[in-house]
Amino acid sequence: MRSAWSTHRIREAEERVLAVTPDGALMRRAAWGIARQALAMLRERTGGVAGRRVLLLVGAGNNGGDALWAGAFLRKRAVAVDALLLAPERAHAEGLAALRSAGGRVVQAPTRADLAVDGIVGLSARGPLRPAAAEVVARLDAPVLAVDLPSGVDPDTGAVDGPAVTAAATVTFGGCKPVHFLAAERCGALTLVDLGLDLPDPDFGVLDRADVAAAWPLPGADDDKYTQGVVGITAGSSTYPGAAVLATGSAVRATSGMVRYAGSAAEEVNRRYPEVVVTGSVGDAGRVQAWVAGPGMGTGHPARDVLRAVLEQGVPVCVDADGITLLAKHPELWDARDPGVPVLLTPHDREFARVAEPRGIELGADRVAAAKALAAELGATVLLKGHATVVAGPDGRALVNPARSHWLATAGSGDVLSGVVGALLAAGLDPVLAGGAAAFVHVRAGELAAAGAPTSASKVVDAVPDAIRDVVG
Ligand SMILES: NC(=O)C1=CN([C@@H]2O[C@H](COP(=O)(O)OP(=O)(O)OC[C@H]3O[C@@H](n4cnc5c(N)ncnc54)[C@H](OP(=O)(O)O)[C@@H]3O)[C@@H](O)[C@H]2O)[C@@H](O)CC1
Ligand SMILES: [K+]
Repeated sequence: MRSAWSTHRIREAEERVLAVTPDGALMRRAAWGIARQALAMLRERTGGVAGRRVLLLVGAGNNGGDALWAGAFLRKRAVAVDALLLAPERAHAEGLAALRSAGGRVVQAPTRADLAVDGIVGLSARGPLRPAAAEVVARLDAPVLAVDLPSGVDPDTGAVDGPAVTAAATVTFGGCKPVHFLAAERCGALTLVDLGLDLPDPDFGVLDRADVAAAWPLPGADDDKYTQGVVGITAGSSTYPGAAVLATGSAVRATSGMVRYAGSAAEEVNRRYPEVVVTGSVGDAGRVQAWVAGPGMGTGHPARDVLRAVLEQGVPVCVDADGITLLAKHPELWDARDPGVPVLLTPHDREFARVAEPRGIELGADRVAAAKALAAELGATVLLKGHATVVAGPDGRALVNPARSHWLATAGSGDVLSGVVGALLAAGLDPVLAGGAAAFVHVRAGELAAAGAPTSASKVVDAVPDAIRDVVG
């Protein structure tokens, strides 16, 4: 698992190391990491390094200092290095001296380059690129290697509010920052240079394939259809059976245990998935180890009563879509649950706001903080859908699943996710892990279903087994 720390935590840890390290040593270590990456990119893109041209974009602080030192190292490999100083009077003095004495040039306008190094701003970034930097970046035609993070993107939230760098690669130092996962597409390939920092618990973790594989429940020799966890789905309606078919189908594809469906779309669900045990109501459904409630179930009183019946059963529940709207409209529904049993909400932004705003929690640029605050307030796990999915538990733990493509922005995609979450909750996974692993497999299923062209939620359902095979295989 990779981890991310907000900038103030990284700074505190850096200061402890700086206090016991010779002056400039950390910066030179950071800069050497950038120079190595720059050499690799030059080699890969141009077939060599000597005589290739690198343009440094140098801002007012230590981020620019890193770039200047990296330029000095590149000069030793016979790379031609030009530095464009965006705040000449505040450029890092030692870095500039090192670059000059290594034969680098200071230029007044961007020059032709095989690679640009973005040392405009790093940990101290606030807001988008300022006009002078924005103009230079807009005119670049070389690929960009970002120092620490792409300038113009908020380091702690990944928010982009105007002009910003999109990097082909980023080299960061000490520990990853939230931007690297919340705006992964702006960062390109990420490399971490170790600075020996002693870091506290991270702000959030990022599951990798091996983590999801280790967590994914696989049937063992002693398992039968019941022991793997039975998933119950209550979703859809006779008028809108689609959500029921998608959520149930996705649970069927995500587990080899049993799936039950309770609701008025029973006939359609059974026609599409004969292996599902269907019934008209939650009360008649028989025992399950987790419920998924909400997609397409409506927001009227009958649906409210169904949701209450589900929450009263004392098993983990994934509440999605209309179920979330019902919880916002009828906060007393929370009283129906046993507080010791996990509830996992899977809102998109508007659903999140419906539940959070009456409780004084705003969904601003800091999506991780908002999800954590709502999870703590509700005593529930919150999976906030979005470009990067955030899963926050009531105990302060959080996971982020960065998006790798946009194909999942399709109708019914959320119903598919809730079915996978239900399968994992029924297998007994911790809800934060269940949310994170489901989001990971959902993204993979979306990629496989799309294969580079628009797809549909039904295809994503069908791709769930391939996604699981790809992850656990
Ligand atoms: N600490 C360490 O040990 C190590 C640190 N290291 C490196 O130091 C970096 C942090 O350096 P830092 O703190 O000097 O600030 P940095 O990010 O360069 O910003 C400089 C100034 O830019 C300005 N500015 C703000 N927003 C802006 C915008 N949108 N567009 C344009 N300009 C903007 C703002 O000044 P203002 O103009 O507002 O007065 C700000 O003060 C870190 O990311 C890493 O690369 C590594 O060497 C490892 C060891
Ligand atoms: K930067």
